Amino acid sequence: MEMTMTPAELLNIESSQPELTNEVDISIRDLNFYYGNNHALKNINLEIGRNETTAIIGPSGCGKSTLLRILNRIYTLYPGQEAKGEVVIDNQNILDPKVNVSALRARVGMVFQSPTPFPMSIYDNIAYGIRLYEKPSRREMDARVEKALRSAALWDEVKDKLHQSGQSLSGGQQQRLCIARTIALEPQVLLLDEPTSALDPVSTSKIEDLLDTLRDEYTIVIVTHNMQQAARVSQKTVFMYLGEVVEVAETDEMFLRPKEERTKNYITGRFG
Ligand SMILES: Nc1ncnc2c1ncn2[C@@H]1O[C@H](COP(=O)(O)OP(=O)(O)OP(=O)(O)O)[C@@H](O)[C@H]1O
Repeated sequence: MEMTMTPAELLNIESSQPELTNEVDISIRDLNFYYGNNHALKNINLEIGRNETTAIIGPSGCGKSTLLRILNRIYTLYPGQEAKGEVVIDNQNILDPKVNVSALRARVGMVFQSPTPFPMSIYDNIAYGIRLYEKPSRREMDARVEKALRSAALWDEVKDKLHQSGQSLSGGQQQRLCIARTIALEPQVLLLDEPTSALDPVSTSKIEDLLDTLRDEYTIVIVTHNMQQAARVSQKTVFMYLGEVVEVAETDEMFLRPKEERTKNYITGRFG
């Protein structure tokens, strides 16, 4: 059947995106990544804007998660994985082996696909990470825990049970706890790898609303399989295919007028 609707119509998107700041927070230059002999990312050049949400989309296996995992160097936990090129944050190439990885991970926080609260209380899920970097007084810690839970839109639901296990919460609450745990370290960048794929629609919409409020304070990069979600939460979209960045555009533009044939085919559902 011939496709007559535009991609934006198919995805039910309206042109209502806010203005972008155009300030660059992360510059990725000539980045290549290898899993042993597997050349998974090829010559990536990309600028990620400050205080905006960038969505990374593309078919399974195109390298979305790989790209995200480079931004806080989590790949260095695994032998045989190697990145070449530059990822510059605040004039520093974070791929430089001299960079303190632990400090980098506080600055560039990550939330994973499945909620992974620590096997400890709701309070300690937040306090644990803070204690790794700082030694606040009890009162200061209480305030930090409350602030993080409020920012993650979870405080009202947990304020009377802070000492219950984090694992006793619902999946959606657990994922907001993981977001709270990450932002409690006051990062500059928040990375999210398909953060709602294990959640029901109500929890998903709470997380999407939350991302909208967090954008004022953080630079957010989200990997998602869900194009409606990319359209709802991001201001810029990156389309990847077979380890390459095919197209980068303001999200409206990407869905209204994709320039590349491969992007158009993907967002209209012809492959993926
Ligand atoms: N640990 C690994 N060892 C070897 N190859 C890997 C490893 N992890 C990923 N790859 C390969 O690297 C490429 C990119 O994978 P990646 O997980 O980044 O893709 P993705 O776009 O996030 O996929 P998905 O949407 O399915 O999660 C794929 O070809 C994949 O097979």
